[in-house]
Amino acid sequence: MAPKQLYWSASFTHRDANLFPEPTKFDPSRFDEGGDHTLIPFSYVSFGGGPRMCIGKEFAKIIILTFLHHLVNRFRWDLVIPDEKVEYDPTPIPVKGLPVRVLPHIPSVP
Ligand code: HEM
Repeated sequence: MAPKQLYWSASFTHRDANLFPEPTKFDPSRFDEGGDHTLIPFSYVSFGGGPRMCIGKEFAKIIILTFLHHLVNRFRWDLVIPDEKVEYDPTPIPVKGLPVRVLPHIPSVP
């Protein structure tokens, strides 16, 4: 008899409406600490969990936060293909590589 295999995917857990109501809605408040939303342990697992959890988690979050801060404040950016298809293998991969058009903000006149 062939051995049974169990396959688990973080991205499917993250889109489980039992864990995250309206999972595709952009709602950063769902991660607020002390609010109405209490995250169930091991439900948000982008960096894994337990003793082998990603050692670069906090470093990666600071780098991403800094990058997004500059991208949002200094540039205007548009998706080149707004309705680009995303495939899951098992992580989400935009089929065309998610090209964006980045333009500097026009400086405001004092
Ligand atoms: C967005 C960025 C990142 C994501 C999503 C990510 C995600 C992950 C995940 C899912 C694991 C496996 C955890 C587990 O098995 O439970 C892992 C392990 C690991 N990550 Fe990251 N990671 C990121 C950035 C980084 C950075 C910047 C570093 C180093 C500077 C790093 C170093 C490591 C190492 C060394 C492990 C192996 C830990 C071990 O096996 O004990 N990662 N990461």
